[in-house]
Parts: sequence; structure tokens; C-alpha cells
Amino acid sequence: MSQDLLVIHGLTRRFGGLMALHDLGFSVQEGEIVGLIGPNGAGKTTAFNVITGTLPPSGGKVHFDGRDISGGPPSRVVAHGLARTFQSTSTYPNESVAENIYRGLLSRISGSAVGLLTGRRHRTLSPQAISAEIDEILRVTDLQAWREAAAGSLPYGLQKKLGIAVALATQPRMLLLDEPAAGLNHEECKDLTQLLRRLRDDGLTLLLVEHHMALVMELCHRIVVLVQGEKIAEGTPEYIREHPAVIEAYLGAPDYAHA
Ligand SMILES: Nc1ncnc2c1ncn2[C@@H]1O[C@H](COP(=O)(O)OP(=O)(O)OP(=O)(O)O)[C@@H](O)[C@H]1O
Repeated sequence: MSQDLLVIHGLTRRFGGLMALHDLGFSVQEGEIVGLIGPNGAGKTTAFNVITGTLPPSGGKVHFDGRDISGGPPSRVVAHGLARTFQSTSTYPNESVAENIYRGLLSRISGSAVGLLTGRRHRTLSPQAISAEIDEILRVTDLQAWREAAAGSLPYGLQKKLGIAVALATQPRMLLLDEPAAGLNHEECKDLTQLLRRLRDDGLTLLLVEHHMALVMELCHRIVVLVQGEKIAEGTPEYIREHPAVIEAYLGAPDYAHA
């Protein structure tokens, strides 16, 4: 039986009087792809921000690989092997694709005390080793042809893929993806699905926030549904697709009916 890699318990986050997350609890097993879905404003990005230490929780705990990582900071969370991508593209537009990936590598090479203690990080890598790692990430993400191109010159879909490549450079055990399919055309979406499937097959654990229901239903082993900061359902895609409260709050809404 697989181990729980990420365990969230009683997670709460307030913004003034607004309860953006309330008593959220779920877990993700090693090797699983879990989807976190819900209508706009449900608290999905807030959940990502709290899990990755970008925002402190108002209450509750986040455990990763048995360690309490509640409250971050993000560098410590990454050093433990939990990386994320952002809704918007977050690369350095004037730097090349390879240089952007190098930045991801650097967060690992320069490392933190935590990284050194966990033994998963190296303080130095030779230039050849760095180049080989960049090449490998370019191969996995199928971005080889764009190695020296400025990140900002890439088509939007490839910029989003580069965001995944940079996160992969931190050598995560788990990746949190915030709306990777947003703004992608049909072909780009197919390409992304293939990449995520490859990463899953390579054993990477994924937590995916996404409104593209076809992609979520195809890729995820389990789905957690948030509405107004609270979990209203959790289960397999088949279970979630037929869940009356999920259909009423989200899947049946006209905006999502196409998905
Ligand atoms: N920094 C902040 N300050 C105040 N309110 C915030 C902040 N960040 C998020 N919120 C509020 O918290 C609630 C949850 O927002 P969040 O962005 O987490 O939702 P979401 O499910 O990711 O939505 P979407 O699908 O539109 O990205 C919303 O009401 C939002 O306005």
C-alpha cells in the first residue's frame, strides 16, 4: 500500500472577516494524481499558497513526508521536495529557456540547511552535470528546440510548460500545478495531458487545481471538491461526476458544462 506523502489537517485561512478555507483536510498518496476543483473563489489557490508556505495558515497543519511544514517558508518546503507552478506564467522573459531552468536548479544547488540535512540536495554541481540536467528536463518537457530562446518569446502554451520545467528542476517528489491548462488551445492541452501522464508514469505525485474537467477526469485518481472554502466531496472521478452537490455547486454551472 502506498504511503501518504501530503497530509492536510484542519486547514483554515482567514482574510479579515472572510473565511477563504475552513477546516480543510485531505491527503495525497505517493504516486497519486489528486485534483482540487471548485468554482471561482472556492479557495483552491489559497490552499496551494498555504500548503507551499507562501501564506501562513490561520489554523491547521500540513505534513509532507511525515514532517510538519505548516507555515513554510517556501524555500524550506521546496527543499523538502514539494514544488509548485503558478496560474500565470512566472518565468524570466528576457532569459533563455535554459537559464530559467538553471534558476530552478539553483534553488536546489545553493540549498538550505534542510536540504543538506535531508541529503537530497547537492551544494555544488559541475557545469557538465548542470548542462546534462538541463538537457534532461528539456527532453522530458519536449522543449529541446527552445533551449536558447528567450522565455518571453515562446508561445503561451510553451511558457506554461516552461513553468513546469523550472519546478521539475528542483527535483520535487510532489508537484502542485495551479491551472496548468488555463489559456491553452486544444493542441496545447493535449500536449500538457501527455506531459502530466508521463510525469505520473515516472512516479511523480501531483496535486492539480484545474477548471478543465476533461483533463481532470482523465488524469486524476481522486478529486477533492471545494466550495466556499469547505470540502463538499472527495472521491474517484466517476463518483465526483455523479455527485449531486458537486453538480449543483460546480459541474452543472453553465461555465463548466462544456468540460
Ligand atoms: N490576499 C487576499 N486577500 C483577501 N482576500 C483574498 C486573498 N486571496 C484570496 N482571497 C479571497 O479568498 C477567496 C478564495 O480565493 P482563491 O483565489 O483561493 O479562490 P480559487 O478557488 O483559487 O478561485 P479561482 O478558481 O478563481 O482561481 C476569494 O473570496 C478571494 O477573493
